[in-house]
Order: sequence, then C-alpha cells, then structure tokens
Amino acid sequence: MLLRFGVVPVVVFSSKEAAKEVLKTHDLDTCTRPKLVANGLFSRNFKDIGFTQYGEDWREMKKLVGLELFSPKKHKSFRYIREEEGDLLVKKISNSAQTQTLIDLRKASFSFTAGTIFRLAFGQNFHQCDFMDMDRLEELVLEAETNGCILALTDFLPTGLGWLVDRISGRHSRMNKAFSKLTNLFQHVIHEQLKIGQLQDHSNLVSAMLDMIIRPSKFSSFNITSNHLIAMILHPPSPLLLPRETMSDIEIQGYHIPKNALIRINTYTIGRDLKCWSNPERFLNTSINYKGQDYKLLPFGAGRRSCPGMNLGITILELGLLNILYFFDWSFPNGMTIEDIDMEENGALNKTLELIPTLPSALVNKSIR
Ligand code: HEM
Repeated sequence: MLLRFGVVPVVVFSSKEAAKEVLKTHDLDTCTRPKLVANGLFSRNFKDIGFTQYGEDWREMKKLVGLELFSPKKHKSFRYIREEEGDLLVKKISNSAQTQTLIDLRKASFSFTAGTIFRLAFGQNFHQCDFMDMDRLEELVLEAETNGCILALTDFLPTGLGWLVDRISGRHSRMNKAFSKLTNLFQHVIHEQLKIGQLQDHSNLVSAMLDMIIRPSKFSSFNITSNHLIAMILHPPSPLLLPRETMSDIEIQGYHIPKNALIRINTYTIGRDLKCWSNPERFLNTSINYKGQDYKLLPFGAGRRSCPGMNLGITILELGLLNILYFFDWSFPNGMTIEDIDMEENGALNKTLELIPTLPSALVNKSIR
C-alpha cells in the first residue's frame, strides 16, 4: 500500500512475500532508519543503535552490544540476575497468594523484565535505587513509548509548516518532556557508575561504554513449549517493525519504490494472513521459526536490523512465564468471568490484568525457594 504523508512516500507491506523481498533480497537497500523527529529526541539525535542510520557507527554499536550484552558468554554470566529477579517475582506473587489478594500481572511482569534489563544494562539493582520506584519507571516508559509512536508533522512537511504546527499544537513539547525525563534517569545512572568507579569489570553495558569513552584505545514436570512463547510474541506491543528507509530505488513485488521512501512491515497482519495460516490465533503443535527465517511470523524482524536482543528476550519471557504458570494457579476475582477481560490489542503496554494467585496444593506445604 502506497501512502503519501506530506512529501514523503510511505509504503506499507502486509504480505509474507513482500516482507521477504524487503528484508532479504533488498535488506542492504532498505536497512537504514528514517530520521523521524520522535526517534531523534528519544535517541539523543539518533545515537541509539535502533534509530541510528546504517553505516560505520551502527556497525560499531552492533559489535559492542554483541560482545557486552548479548554474547553466549555474557548470557550465561547474567544467569544469576535473571534468577534473582525471578525469585523476587515469585515472592511477590506468593504474598498475594497467602492473603488471596489481586495481583496486577502487567505490573508484576513489567517489574520482572525491567528489573532484569536494568541490572544487565546498568549494573544496578533497580529495587534498591533511591531515586525512582518501579511505578514511576513504568509511567516514564509508557510515556516515552506513546510519544515514540507519534508522527510529527515536521517529518512530512519540511517547509517549516510542520515545525510550526508541532510547536503550536504542543506535540513537540510533549515529546521533549517525555524523553527528557528518561534522559535524566540515564544521566543519574551514569553518574552513579562514575561515582562508584565500576568501569573496568565490564559487568554491564554502561560500564563497558564508559570505559570505552574514558580509555578508547582499550576497546579494540512443567514444560514451557514453543507454543507458549509464540503465543506471547505473537502479540507484540507494536504491530509494525521499526521503520526503514530505502537507500536506493528498488522494485518490490513489481512495484517501483523510490529512494528515501519510508517502509513499514505490517507483521501483525502477516501473522494473521489466512493465506499463510489456517488458524492464526492457535499455533499449537506447529513448529514455526520465529527467529527471522520464516517471513510469515516476524516478532523480532529479520535481516541486518533484526532484534539483537532476541535470545535475551526469549529467555526473560520463558523464565517469567515459567514462574507465573508453574508455581501458581490463577482465578478471577469474585463476579468476574473470562468475558470481562478486555482482549483488544491497542498497540501499547497499558492493559491491566488483575487475577488472584493460589499455590497449587502440591506446593502449599513446601517452601518455594
Ligand atoms: C520478546 C522480546 C523482544 C521482542 C519481541 C523484540 C522485537 C524487536 C523488533 C520487532 C525489532 C525491530 C526489528 C526490525 O525493524 O526489523 C527490534 C529491534 C531491536 N531490539 Fe528487540 N525485541 C525484544 C527484546 C529485546 C531486548 C531484551 C533488547 C535489549 C535489551 C532488544 C534490543 C533491540 C534493539 C537494540 C533493536 C534495534 C536493532 C537495530 O536497529 O539494529 N530487544 N526488537
């Protein structure tokens, strides 16, 4: 589908064949990111690996995260962090189970995921931070996520008109505020790292990066099955992959796509296409590759700009699900039925699911951990 947003051609691909042509055949022609206003604000002028343009800087960052965050060795060495955060999640739910009170599963999962990633990336235990609590962090992330999805008119009306409307409507200032709150948090974290002098052990990404900046020459009975994972990653918070931009004129599915066009891959629609799936909502007992080799299911994207955090993401998901499903039975609060659950997806991480946990009788008399 070709759309025209102001002066920018935007092409949305919603078939497996087109996705394969973009992400495989023309990966190199389409693997840069457009310079959108929201992404620039969020990434301090496109310094982030996810939003930077394709080129030497991106390659260096990809090498760095591959080495310091996502290598099999690091993955193994971070195991204790994942386990400690998992223990914390189980303890929190156990407390609710004992008193038979509601637990907000969205908040519990956010706390587990954010706590794990915060420690991996920043080397600090978020639960012990005195400058912010988990509810506030969640608010900041949601605010940044919401503003990150906003298309600014400046992106599509470069004559100055878009710039003016973005300022008069308050859109620019809202985006700025949301991202500067996150920036303050990151600055605080960096400051803490410098204060405690935790630079040389490379036990987290920030210390490794700071070390590079300071000494640049040195850097040269229950079984979670793939069905559970697929069910989770089938419902990504965003129905589209991150935007790409064509770096040359290309042809996809017989259509001419000009250089500098904005490309969106609609993985949500492809993942439910009845031409590819007989029953897209149920993947039981199907063995599909969700790691970017099968273009009908692309939760992590594919090609050069695919998700480098895929293995970590899968491990966190697996551990979170395992802790929630193995240790507890779940029931609705009084008067609530399955029909009362709002299953509509709205492209954000802001849906609440409150349930009552119970320890299965086999576990009641055992101390869990
Ligand atoms: C289940 C969890 C996750 C899912 C479903 C997911 C999904 C995605 C998707 C769809 C993309 C865009 C791919 C594209 O545009 O082709 C992406 C990019 C990215 N993801 Fe993930 N992700 C997950 C976990 C993580 C984690 C844990 C990290 C890091 C801690 C991470 C870091 C990144 C980065 C840095 C990029 C940008 C890559 C680039 O532009 O070169 N992701 N992810």
